[in-house]
Amino acid sequence: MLPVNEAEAIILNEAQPMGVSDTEIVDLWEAVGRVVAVPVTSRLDFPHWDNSAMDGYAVRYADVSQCSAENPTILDIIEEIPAGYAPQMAIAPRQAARILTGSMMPSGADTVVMQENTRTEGSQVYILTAPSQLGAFVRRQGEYYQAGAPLLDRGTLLSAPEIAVLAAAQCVQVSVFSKVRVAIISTGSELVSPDRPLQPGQIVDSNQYALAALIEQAGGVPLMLGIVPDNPQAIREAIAEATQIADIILSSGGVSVGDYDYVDSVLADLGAKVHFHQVAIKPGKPLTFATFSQSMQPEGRSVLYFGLPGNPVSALVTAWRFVVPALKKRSGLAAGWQPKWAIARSRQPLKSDGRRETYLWGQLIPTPQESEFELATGSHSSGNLINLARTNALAVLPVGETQVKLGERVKVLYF
Ligand SMILES: Nc1nc2c(c(=O)[nH]1)N[C@H]1C(S)=C(S)[C@@H](COP(=O)(O)OP(=O)(O)OC[C@H]3O[C@@H](n4cnc5c(N)ncnc54)[C@H](O)[C@@H]3O)O[C@H]1N2
Ligand code: MOO
Ligand SMILES: [Mg+2]
Repeated sequence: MLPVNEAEAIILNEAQPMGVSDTEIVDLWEAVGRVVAVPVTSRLDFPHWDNSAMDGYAVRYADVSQCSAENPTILDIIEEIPAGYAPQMAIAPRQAARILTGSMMPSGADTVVMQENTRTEGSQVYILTAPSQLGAFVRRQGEYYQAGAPLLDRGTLLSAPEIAVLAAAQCVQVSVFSKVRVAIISTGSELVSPDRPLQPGQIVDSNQYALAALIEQAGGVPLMLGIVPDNPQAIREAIAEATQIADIILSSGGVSVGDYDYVDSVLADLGAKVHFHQVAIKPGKPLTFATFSQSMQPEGRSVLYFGLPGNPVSALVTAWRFVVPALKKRSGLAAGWQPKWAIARSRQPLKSDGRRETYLWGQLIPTPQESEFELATGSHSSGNLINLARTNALAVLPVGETQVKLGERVKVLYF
């Protein structure tokens, strides 16, 4: 059985990122969740022009640098500049313009005095406090960003803040990597889809839906290929079809040592390179990982194949631990594709047989002091899907560690 970290290294080494041939142009309002493929720059400076940070008066620093309440400077107000209005007049010595927050600075002025430090009489303003410095309360053109500089790098995930930056830069279209297509196959003659009546001996193919949901949430496109009975020819056809339409293939079931576990022999038959058959992980031991070197995959990338165990918890735990990071790395993300780890104090004692790296499901609960881990109640059998609900984290007991006492710290994979 391969140690978990070695299995992870093999998988991530094969998960080559999308390349420049896998890009598409999307409209800004459809870009959330996508990954930037070509670095974005803007032809605009930010701010676009000098503007005022305060409601007050645009003045020449030289006129007001020595003033005080006892010795105010009196300036003629020659123009009012509300937001959105382009100033028409230049400020000459002994002149000022009324200016509002965000408004364009008039030429000739170089400083803003807050209105709290002034009083007006008719068309004159009395400056009662000298500004702290030349340029006070002026947001200078290009202070935040100069046109042409890198704005968003390749591999950036587009979430709300990045979409805001693109909108402000008038980038109404953006070049992103194509989404990773993930084929999902459920093997098992005992399986039926959720909308069918259950006959004796049958169970619902819940893995198909669990994995499709996980792939969607991770930014991939799930291709739900449905149920394939435990028949080598049927499994072979399903996998062969999947290699033509997907970047990653997930099957669940049929990878253990049973008489009807055909996946491994079919993979070998289809010319896949099987990297490993078993991992020292609990649940998830019979995880199979293979690659198909496909001519139709640009830049020589291979199609990744994960033969997940059939047990619903095993399928999800191995998908959280191995498939999601590989999918995110494949998606072109420059960062943030690695598994997310935390240290939390366990609210319950945790047990393991110590033979495999053991993943116990439950909830990571942030608290003002230190995060805590709440173990899911009920059976931790890998067939028990029910107490998997509300799981957002897995406590990890490494090989050789058989217990974590109540209140002790434990390493947690969270998602
Ligand atoms: N003698 C041994 N038996 C088993 C071993 C072993 O080492 N020696 N490994 C056990 C472990 S660990 C696991 S995990 C399972 C994995 O077996 P398979 O990957 O071959 O999965 P199946 O046998 O096809 O199914 C296992 C279990 O999960 C249910 N299942 C299957 N597909 C789905 C699905 N799409 N949705 C929901 N549930 C599914 C299936 O009905 C079985 O109950 O092998 C152990 N055995
Ligand atoms: O690996 Mo299995 O998932 O322990 O039951
Ligand atoms: Mg089996």
